[in-house]
Amino acid sequence: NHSVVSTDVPMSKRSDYVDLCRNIIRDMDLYGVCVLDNFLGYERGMSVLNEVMNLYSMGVFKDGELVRNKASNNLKTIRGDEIIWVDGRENSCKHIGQLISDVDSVVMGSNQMNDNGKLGNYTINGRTKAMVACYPGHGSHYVKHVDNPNKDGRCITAIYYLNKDWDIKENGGLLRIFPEGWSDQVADIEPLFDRILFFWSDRRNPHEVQPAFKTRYAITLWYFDGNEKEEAGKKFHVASQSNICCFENAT
Ligand SMILES: O=C(O)CCC(=O)Nc1cc2ccccc2cn1
Ligand SMILES: [Mn+2]
Repeated sequence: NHSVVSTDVPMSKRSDYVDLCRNIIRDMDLYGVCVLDNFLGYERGMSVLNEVMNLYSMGVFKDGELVRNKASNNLKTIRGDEIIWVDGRENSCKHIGQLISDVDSVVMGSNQMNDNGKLGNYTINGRTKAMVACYPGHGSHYVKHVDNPNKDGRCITAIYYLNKDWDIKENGGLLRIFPEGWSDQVADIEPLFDRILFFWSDRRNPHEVQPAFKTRYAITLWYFDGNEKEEAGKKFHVASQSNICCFENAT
């Protein structure tokens, strides 16, 4: 039941733009997690999926890093994902680029729109490039982790899912978030086509990807809080500056 979304209207001009932003603000303030379905609409979602599948078929994805498993002291994959960083201006990534600017619109819109002018009291002034990820589907998973455990500046994780006809029982690949403070509650998010998910990147949201048995695609953006990022810059060199973009006229 895809909402009919006219494809050529820029996000910030869409009639439901304000509602989307209010939706994000409310859910992020209440739960620290927000899920929106039918984010781009069917056609544009399919255009993004086709670009991702073309990239994958070109074999340009790299394995997520391997980490030594202390317990059994052997090299164990804790991440089954294969990734590629995309800034959206590449020739073969036009639609991914459009997705990125639409996510920027709702994140920046929500950051300005809140009554006290901030989303979660952050001043978002930049983001990473888009990390396009594929779980090849032979039980590949991602162990429970926190995206930003040590204040590196990232405040919001935005994940856009591209998986059509996904049957969670057959295909697995569930994203399970363990929101801090909700002792026995978990947030189970299916990686469904044209679904976008936002959550606070810090210790409030440990999460895992359960083993996937079908190819599972997702595009992730991390948004920076200007103050935390500046503090981090003083403490330690942020790993790879190459995948970081700053908004030109950041307020
Ligand atoms: O695909 C999903 O549902 C989420 C997967 C996920 O958590 N990916 C992920 C990927 C990461 C890559 C580099 C550094 C930190 C990272 C943290 N999380
Ligand atoms: Mn993560």
